[in-house]
Amino acid sequence: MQISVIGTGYVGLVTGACLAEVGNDVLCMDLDAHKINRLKQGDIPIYEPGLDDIVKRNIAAGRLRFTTDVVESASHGAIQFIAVGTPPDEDGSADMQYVIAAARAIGQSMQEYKVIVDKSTVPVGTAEKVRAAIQEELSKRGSKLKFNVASNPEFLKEGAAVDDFMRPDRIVVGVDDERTANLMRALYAPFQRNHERLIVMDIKSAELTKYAANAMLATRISFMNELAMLAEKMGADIEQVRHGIGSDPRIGYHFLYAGCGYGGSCFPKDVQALQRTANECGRELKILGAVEAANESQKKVLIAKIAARFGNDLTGRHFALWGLAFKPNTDDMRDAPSRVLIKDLWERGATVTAYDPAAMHEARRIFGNDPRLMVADSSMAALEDADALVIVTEWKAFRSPDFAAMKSKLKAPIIFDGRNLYEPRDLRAEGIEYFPIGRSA
Ligand SMILES: NC(=O)c1ccc[n+]([C@@H]2O[C@H](COP(=O)([O-])OP(=O)(O)OC[C@H]3O[C@@H](n4cnc5c(N)ncnc54)[C@H](O)[C@@H]3O)[C@@H](O)[C@H]2O)c1
Ligand SMILES: O=c1ccn([C@@H]2O[C@H](COP(=O)(O)OP(=O)(O)O[C@H]3O[C@H](CO)[C@@H](O)[C@H](O)[C@H]3O)[C@@H](O)[C@H]2O)c(=O)[nH]1
Repeated sequence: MQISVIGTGYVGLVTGACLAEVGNDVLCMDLDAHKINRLKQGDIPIYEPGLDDIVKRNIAAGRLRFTTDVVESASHGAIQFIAVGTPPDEDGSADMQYVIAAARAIGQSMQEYKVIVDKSTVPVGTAEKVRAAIQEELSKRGSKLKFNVASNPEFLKEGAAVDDFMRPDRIVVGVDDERTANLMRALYAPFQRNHERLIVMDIKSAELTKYAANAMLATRISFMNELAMLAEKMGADIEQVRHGIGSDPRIGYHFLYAGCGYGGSCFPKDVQALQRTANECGRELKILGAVEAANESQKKVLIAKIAARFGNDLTGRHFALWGLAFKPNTDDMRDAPSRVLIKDLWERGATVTAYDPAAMHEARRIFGNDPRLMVADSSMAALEDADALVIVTEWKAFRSPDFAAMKSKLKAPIIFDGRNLYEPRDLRAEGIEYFPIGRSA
């Protein structure tokens, strides 16, 4: 099939590359000329395991191309995916300007019947607005061209995006006509040979499903984070509680890890946006208000533990930080708990040496060359002369460090662990003062 993808960020690029991988002829369009020029040369602007190979292979095979030309992309694909950003507006609602601009661009340039598929995460009712914007542009041109609109929210996780797209748990498709449903079935047939994964529903339900999934996952995390703080107060161990409840198949083991708060480009913004959507139609989602508030306090848990150990004034103190990205296997630092911690440490007078396997360049982009943040070439080098180690992201490489070497580098053997990577009794045996989340050290 001929497919255009508008917006070549995490979602657009993964979507375009994976659809090309199964034999489609894909044109990815973005307004960011710098990004498109890099991509044309096979240079991937994001860190995402496996993506590099797929992009290069499909460019070489001629199935994946990149452009900044709106007219070219509007005429190429029988299916026009919209995968542009929907960042939070000042009041927390999703900013729809990029989605509507993409829809207008399609309406201004399309020359034959098209199916426009929204892959961005958008509030309920957006498909109607997309339809109206395209229709308005067609009317301005005096065109009677027909088109259909569908919703196909994306559930990929950063760091596992290619795998999630190639082997999805489910493919949600919102349509209001059978012709579009059949087209989407044909498009996704290669991704569900093993068993049916396509869930076809009405458009509004598909739009809401995306927010419901993220809100439910964020709720589980905030719930566990609050329980972790309670466990800590009462001398219980959140890791044992996690095993105990996860073994109930009605609860399950996934997304029950307590930590120093959730971050990323999706959970924080989607939890907020769903609340705004509810408010707009006179409803209040009380649980989500609490989920958000609990997450904001959880991002402060590490600094509270550090202040309890070293005092509120950290002037002259120096900390090693392992992990800058909002989660492992990505270089993305959008809404990362590390950003809150670094600012909190700075405010109290401390300096930081950080190490992250992928996000160092992103940290430099965000914090510039501020002398209060140094970066190290390795996890061990970051420890040199630090008062303590603080772990913020659970990269696999941090799981089994050489504790003896670690102790020789730190000023004192102290670890604040925002991701519960180690067993408290093992660290006690190593003579390390250990501060995990929700566990008595
Ligand atoms: N990042 C994720 O893990 C993820 C997963 C599922 C869903 N989503 C959702 O998918 C959407 C995209 O997210 P992302 O992380 O890929 O965003 P992103 O910021 O990485 O990429 C968006 C891209 O769209 C481009 N763009 C903006 N307006 C455009 C226009 N009019 N025409 C062409 N290009 C335009 C931007 O230049 C940018 O390259 C969001 O709604 C997000 O919530 C994201
Ligand atoms: O048990 C857990 C699991 C995750 N997290 C944190 O939650 C955040 C989000 O993690 P994850 O969901 O793995 O990353 P995302 O790439 O943001 O993916 C989420 O957001 C995407 C964008 O909407 C959706 O497509 C995905 O399905 C959804 O998992 C990160 O800060 C994690 O550290 C925890 O604290 N505890």
